[in-house]
Amino acid sequence: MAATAPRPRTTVLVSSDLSFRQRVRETLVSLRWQVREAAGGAEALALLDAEPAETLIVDSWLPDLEITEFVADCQRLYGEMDLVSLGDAELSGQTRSPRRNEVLLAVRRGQDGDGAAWNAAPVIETARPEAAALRSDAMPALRVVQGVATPLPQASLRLPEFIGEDAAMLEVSRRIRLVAPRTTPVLIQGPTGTGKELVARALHRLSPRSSRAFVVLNCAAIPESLLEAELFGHTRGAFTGAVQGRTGRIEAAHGGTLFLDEIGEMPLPLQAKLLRFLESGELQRIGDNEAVKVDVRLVAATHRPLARMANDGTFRMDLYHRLSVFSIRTPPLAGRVRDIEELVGHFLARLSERSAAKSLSMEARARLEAYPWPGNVRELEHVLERAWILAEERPEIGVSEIEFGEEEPA
Ligand SMILES: Nc1ncnc2c1ncn2[C@@H]1O[C@H](COP(=O)(O)OP(=O)(O)OP(=O)(O)O)[C@@H](O)[C@H]1O
Repeated sequence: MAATAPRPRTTVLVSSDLSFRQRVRETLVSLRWQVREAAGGAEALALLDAEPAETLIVDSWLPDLEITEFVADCQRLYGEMDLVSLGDAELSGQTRSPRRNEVLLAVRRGQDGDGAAWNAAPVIETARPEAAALRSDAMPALRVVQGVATPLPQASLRLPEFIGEDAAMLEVSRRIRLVAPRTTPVLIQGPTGTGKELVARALHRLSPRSSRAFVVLNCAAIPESLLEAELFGHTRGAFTGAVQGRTGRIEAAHGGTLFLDEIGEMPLPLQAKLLRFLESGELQRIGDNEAVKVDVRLVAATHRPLARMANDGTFRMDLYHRLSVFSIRTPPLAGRVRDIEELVGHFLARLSERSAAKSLSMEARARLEAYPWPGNVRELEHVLERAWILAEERPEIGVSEIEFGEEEPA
């Protein structure tokens, strides 16, 4: 009777060091492992989200996430997964199993120098993987890892720059983590001051493009007549006043991320040109016949109802579809009472970095919680800064120091 081949072991290998990954992978693949690789924590989370793995091998630092936060997230979300961390000196003394032995062997072979924690422990060269698989049941201290771990609620995936436990806010972090490693365009929608730019920056920070440029263009801040030149660049003499040639923002973002804020304000003719660029990946500077290939990841934001505008014909429907392949909505602050509390703590802590700490009186807190916050988080930040100044040297901010921007003095 023919023996059934053992199921290959699966791992996600996380390290920003490409050659280290290649060496580790080589050994593991020779031991019949299935290896998926990630250059950073966000990419690893996206891989695990798509398909969990039995083992996670993670380097001692990550280019995008705090290692302790990443490890804690993984432990909470994928409790069954065996986590092997290169930064954990304790590991050398941990329980061995055929599977761990194979990982240790691969990691040792992957390291060019010595001196890593791994070398402190003897690595037993494993027998054929089939034999190891047969023996794995007999390892008492090893959690038997079969089947797929059930992910816990995504709450633990909150990104560090986003304050707030509201479900809509947690969904923002979850979506950022999922889409950041890809090149998919992202449309961020939400009222003013809700953190749309913060989202765009987080998408860039967690992407493989994080070491390249993050270029911002606010479409509402530049006169219509100059917007095209700003975006696409121009040659010398391309139009009156163009005394010098200039690279546009799209080209400036080559290899990185282009953030088009207030995209809803972009004039229709320019929308057509942007769409052409998105479809071809090529642009022409104004006054130039030559096409230039540019690789950018586009992130756009708006506080306007873009879908409705596309239906009304005030925004191009085809561009809307192109931009909104993946969309993220930042929620208004009104109604997120618990988030207000946490945000207040966050901003007061930040203000106290420059002077003695202050707290808020109960009445002042109640006033903040009852306010509708039309300017959202940005407005809260400003109200607290104003109150901080008005409180002078007093350690407690009182209700009389809480002034909302719109209020006229009585
Ligand atoms: N969830 C949050 N946690 C912490 N800070 C936040 C959060 N949301 C927004 N902020 C802060 O509020 C301020 C405004 O955020 P941001 O500029 O990203 O908003 P926006 O939606 O892009 O605004 P606008 O539409 O007016 O351009 C920034 O200082 C940002 O750091």
